[in-house]
Amino acid sequence: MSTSSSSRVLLGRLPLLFCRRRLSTAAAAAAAPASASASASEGEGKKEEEVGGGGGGGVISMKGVRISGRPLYLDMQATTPVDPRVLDAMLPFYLSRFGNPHSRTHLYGWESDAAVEAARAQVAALIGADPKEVFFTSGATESNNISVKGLMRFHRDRKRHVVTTQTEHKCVLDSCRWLQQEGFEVTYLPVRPDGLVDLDALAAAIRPDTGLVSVMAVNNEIGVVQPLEDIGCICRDKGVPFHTDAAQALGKIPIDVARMGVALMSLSGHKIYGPKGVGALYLRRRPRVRVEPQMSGGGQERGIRSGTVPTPLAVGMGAACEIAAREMDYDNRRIAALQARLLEGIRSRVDDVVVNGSVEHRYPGNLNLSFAYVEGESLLMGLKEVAVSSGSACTSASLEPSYVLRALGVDEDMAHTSIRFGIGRFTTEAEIDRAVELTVQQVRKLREMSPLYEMAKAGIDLKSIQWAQH
Ligand SMILES: Cc1ncc(COP(=O)(O)O)c(C=O)c1O
Ligand code: FES
Repeated sequence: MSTSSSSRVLLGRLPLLFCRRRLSTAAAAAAAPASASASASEGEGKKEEEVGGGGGGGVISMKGVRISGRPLYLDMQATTPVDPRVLDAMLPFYLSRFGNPHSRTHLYGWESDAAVEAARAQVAALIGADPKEVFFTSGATESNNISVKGLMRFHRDRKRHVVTTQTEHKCVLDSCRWLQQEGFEVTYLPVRPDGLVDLDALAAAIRPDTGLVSVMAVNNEIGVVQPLEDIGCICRDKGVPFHTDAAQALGKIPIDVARMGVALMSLSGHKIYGPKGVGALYLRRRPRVRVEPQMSGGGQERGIRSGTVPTPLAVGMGAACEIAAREMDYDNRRIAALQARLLEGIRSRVDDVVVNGSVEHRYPGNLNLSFAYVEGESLLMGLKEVAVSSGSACTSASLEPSYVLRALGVDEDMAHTSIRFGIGRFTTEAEIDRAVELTVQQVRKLREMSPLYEMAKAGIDLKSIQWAQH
């Protein structure tokens, strides 16, 4: 064993710092502020002492965690609040104008139908499409399923291969797995360390029997923006349809389906201050993209997606798109300034903070950071006053840390300490300052307890240490 003397002294403390899913509850509890003490051993089945709280003071207890007041919300990639203007547009379609948009025989149907068509035009306008190319669905998950499985199944006799990336959303990856079970082949391209796809590798992966290239526009975990135009160009040259999951891109970056050479695009309502449970699928008309529908039924949405279109949700998504078209530049300037404030605020006060994914090719509302020498679950537990997301295994059903960070080559320890801060239209400077304060406090506190941090600061190369095996 070649462990240095200082590291040997510190070995006894290590189990506290490396939880690997719920092992470090002691460290987590120690790290949590008194007002937000939490214990992972209190399972989800624990009876809630007090739930609710609609804002302001009081203690909220949920999932075994006690929090004073509602946490400030910095998880805009998970979902966004509905813009009050969107809700205003939706409400009449729940109340007086409740008709089925497919009823052809009376005013109730006609006015709902007109509202759905107006919403379709609003969605289309935000992506440079013709309204006839937009189909309402239940969300980006469904749109991705139709795009990946529906397109390949339609062309099953001639096309047997899909090209995608390792950092796609689970609904694309899982759709690809289904196709593999049906005998299709899938190439999952690795990404570069900055999270972007390598265009040469992409071009090289396309074969004569490739029926689809699917690359997401903006990554949900790390916010990197893929070079859509370049990918579209490659696909056009090779005659392969290009699908992009734009759930995190719609209303955040300018989108023009023609310029980007996109044949299919998946969109979601609830990421753009619209309602949950609605999304859209863009299907190019010229040259026409054909898919096998997933749903059999009344043939609504021109047979692509049977089922009554939920008028209030479609109207909400349309209104959200129209507001985004008007306010995207303003929102982005504000959000970029808030991101800089958050990053500089943290970096000026703690060292060894790494931004995961390209800083340059990034939607600024997503800031994914790793804090070296800090154990992820303890950090999250200490940050219960801030609603953020983490790429660490302790927050997911799997035992692996984020597959997206792993695909970037982020090493396991750094992947375990990642936090995604999601900034949005309604985020304030005061919220950012509070998040900086709490993050800095927690990181410092945990590093004070960290033998690894002590060793690194003493100049010991942690990678050269061979840890004792018990
Ligand atoms: C990139 C991406 N694709 C797809 C989805 C799924 O969207 P929806 O909730 O509308 O089904 C999400 C949302 O988590 C996402 O971020
Ligand atoms: S498993 Fe919890 S941070 Fe690693």
